[in-house]
Amino acid sequence: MSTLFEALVDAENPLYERIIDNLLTQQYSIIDNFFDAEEVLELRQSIREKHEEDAFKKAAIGNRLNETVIKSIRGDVILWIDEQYANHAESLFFNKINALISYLNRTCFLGILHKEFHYAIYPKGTFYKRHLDTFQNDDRRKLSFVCYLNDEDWQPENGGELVIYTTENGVEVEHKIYPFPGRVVIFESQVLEHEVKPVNTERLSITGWLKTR
Ligand SMILES: O=C(O)CCC(=O)C(=O)O
Ligand SMILES: [Fe+2]
Repeated sequence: MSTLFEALVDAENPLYERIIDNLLTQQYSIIDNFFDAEEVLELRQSIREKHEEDAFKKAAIGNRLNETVIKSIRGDVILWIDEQYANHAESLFFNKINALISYLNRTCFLGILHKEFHYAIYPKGTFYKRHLDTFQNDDRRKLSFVCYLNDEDWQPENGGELVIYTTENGVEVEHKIYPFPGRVVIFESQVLEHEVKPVNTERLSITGWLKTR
């Protein structure tokens, strides 16, 4: 007879199953309300507090051995989040991420062993030109993860859409994704090129990668 614990571990999670299905069929998944309004509010307060402390750095292109800030490619400022020193909001965030990772590892044998996440702020007028997340000579990045922390009343006119490029029947297709609060986008880091369109209003997010090895 299985224990309650085993029954819970074995249970299928419909949300995670949808993410897996999306990733298998289209290499990306959009999940609205992955974080609820209260969680987004707490995370938004956290990103704003840290920004006020002046903890953010201009984002660089390339890994830490090869850091060159190239404003013509990306204009956001970032702050890496250390899970060891997570505040309340960040702990909520990592609890959800860790639950997803363990589900993916258990059901898809993805072998995610590491993760890295940073806050990102795109000031008005900034963007991130089309790129692949593995250009930073880091082929351990398997899945890219973005979570938007914008205000509840975020409007499409604010710009800052994430555009993901796929190829369907040999034709390139653009998928325009608005950065609505609580929305999460997950996509295959090594496969899908994407960009952040110019923002007209400060744009807030957490971006991260689930990595192998
Ligand atoms: O914020 C987004 O929508 C995507 C950010 C991104 O592509 C990156 O940081 O590599
Ligand atoms: Fe990216």
